[in-house]
Amino acid sequence: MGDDYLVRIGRLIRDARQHRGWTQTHLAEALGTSQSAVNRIERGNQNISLEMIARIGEALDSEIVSLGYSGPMHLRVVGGRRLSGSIDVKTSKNACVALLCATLLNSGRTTLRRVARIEEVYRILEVLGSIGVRARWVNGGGDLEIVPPARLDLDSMDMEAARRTRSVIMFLGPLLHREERFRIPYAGGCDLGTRTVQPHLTALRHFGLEITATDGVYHAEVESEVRPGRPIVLTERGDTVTENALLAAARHDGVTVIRNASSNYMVQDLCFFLEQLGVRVEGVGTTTLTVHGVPHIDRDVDYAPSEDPVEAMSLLAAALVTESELTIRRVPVEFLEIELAVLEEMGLDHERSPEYPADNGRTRLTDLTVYPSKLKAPIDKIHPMPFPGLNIDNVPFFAAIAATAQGSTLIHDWVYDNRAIYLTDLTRLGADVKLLDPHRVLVEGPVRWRAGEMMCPPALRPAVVILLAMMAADGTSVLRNVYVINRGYEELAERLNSIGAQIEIFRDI
Ligand SMILES: CC(=O)N[C@H]1[C@@H](OP(=O)(O)OP(=O)(O)OC[C@H]2O[C@@H](n3ccc(=O)[nH]c3=O)[C@H](O)[C@@H]2O)O[C@H](CO)[C@@H](O)[C@@H]1O
Ligand SMILES: C=C(OP(=O)(O)O)C(=O)O
Repeated sequence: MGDDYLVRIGRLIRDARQHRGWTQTHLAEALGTSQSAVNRIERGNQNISLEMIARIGEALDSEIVSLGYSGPMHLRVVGGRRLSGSIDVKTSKNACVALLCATLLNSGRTTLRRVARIEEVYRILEVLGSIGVRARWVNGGGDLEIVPPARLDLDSMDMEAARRTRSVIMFLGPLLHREERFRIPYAGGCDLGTRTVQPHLTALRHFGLEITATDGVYHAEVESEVRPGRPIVLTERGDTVTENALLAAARHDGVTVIRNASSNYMVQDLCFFLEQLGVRVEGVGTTTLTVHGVPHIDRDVDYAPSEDPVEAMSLLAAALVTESELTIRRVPVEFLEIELAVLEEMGLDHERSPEYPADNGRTRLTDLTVYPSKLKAPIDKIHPMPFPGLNIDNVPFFAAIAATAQGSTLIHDWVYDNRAIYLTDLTRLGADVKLLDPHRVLVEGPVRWRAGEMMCPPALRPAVVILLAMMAADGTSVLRNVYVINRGYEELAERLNSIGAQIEIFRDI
């Protein structure tokens, strides 16, 4: 069977590639490999892993080759192992998706450096590809090059991919400058209860955008004479609504003032990127942004989004719950300062290197070494606030950390309707987590973790929290259907294994 099997797979790959009208070089670039490697694979002269077949299937969008990848992915975790060594933080999901949407502002070529290879990015790339935007991975697969077409083909939009992310809502801001009439599906994302889009619609109405929603689709119409006559006051200090207002303001021929703006990390990355496009933004890092728009943007630009504070928090939590000494490199510390201050009060023992700039030249990074720490519960409740508060996406990690601490910790997740509820899944791994109401849980520590088998909760951060608890629990645990984790973390299992975890990936075929 051996060689024959490779030849048959090679033919399937060649057929799928030709069906897409791609050259071997084109496929090689998408995979971050060489043309000669693709040639060997297609001739059956190269041993090929299941993972590679899956990547080829994904790149070629081919059902036949993606067989074996289409089933859900699960994790088998052998817990109770200490982590050690060091690990780098990747770029953030939330900045990367905003920047991908922002490329729609530019007629020129955009190169984004070290874009996180995560499902959320793949979904937005699928949507962009379906409307005619050319995107390809370059420089060994680390960077993304994006070139929009002269005219977008919005009728061909991949609605299924679009529906799986909330980020597609950020198409509204750029598109209102390109089209008078268009439609996008209702925004998806994590299942965290109702997430309003009303603040987006209220903000974008200042630019003439009117939306009617029917049958799961937003129908947008733009009255191009309508222009913001006065400052836009956001009704919520949300991240994506601020980004949408910025994206709309970027190509408005004039000055737009946005008040009650989020100053969070992804918004800052977007502002730095807009500056590269020639759009001046005053007030970055504050809640009032003044945008000097440019009606036509046609520049070849190169931008390096910054590291993900939420991934940094995830790795910090991994070290704490497994009682490990671990160095987390490239931590965007200005977006983790409150978390660190709270953890220090709880007894966190850590060291920070001198700060250095991220590749965007603006964000401050540090290398953080975490030592096994004897933690006690905080005196006050843990609760999020818009930046510069404790990051909303970091709250769930405090549940796992609080479980290892002596005493009771109240966690008040006022933001999301469903998220605190998912934290009670930790009880199945031995933690004492009581749901006081849909927004508040009481965690009693210290825990004695035990292994378990469960489905991933349908929310990114609670899902990772469960994974971390499994890594701390002696014995073998199974976490099923981890798409939601892959939405926001690049090769998390492999990277955790590189610092001492034992996590095996397996799939249903
Ligand atoms: C792609 C992206 O960047 N996603 C992030 C972004 O989503 P995004 O900006 O889309 O978040 P939402 O607009 O859904 O806001 C989250 C929740 O907070 C509530 N809210 C928000 C601000 C406010 O001043 N008052 C208020 O009540 C909203 O009603 C909603 O229930 O921000 C969220 C909150 O930081 C993060 O969890 C997401 O990871
Ligand atoms: C809630 C999150 O993301 P999204 O806005 O993509 O659903 C998250 O990153 O935790």
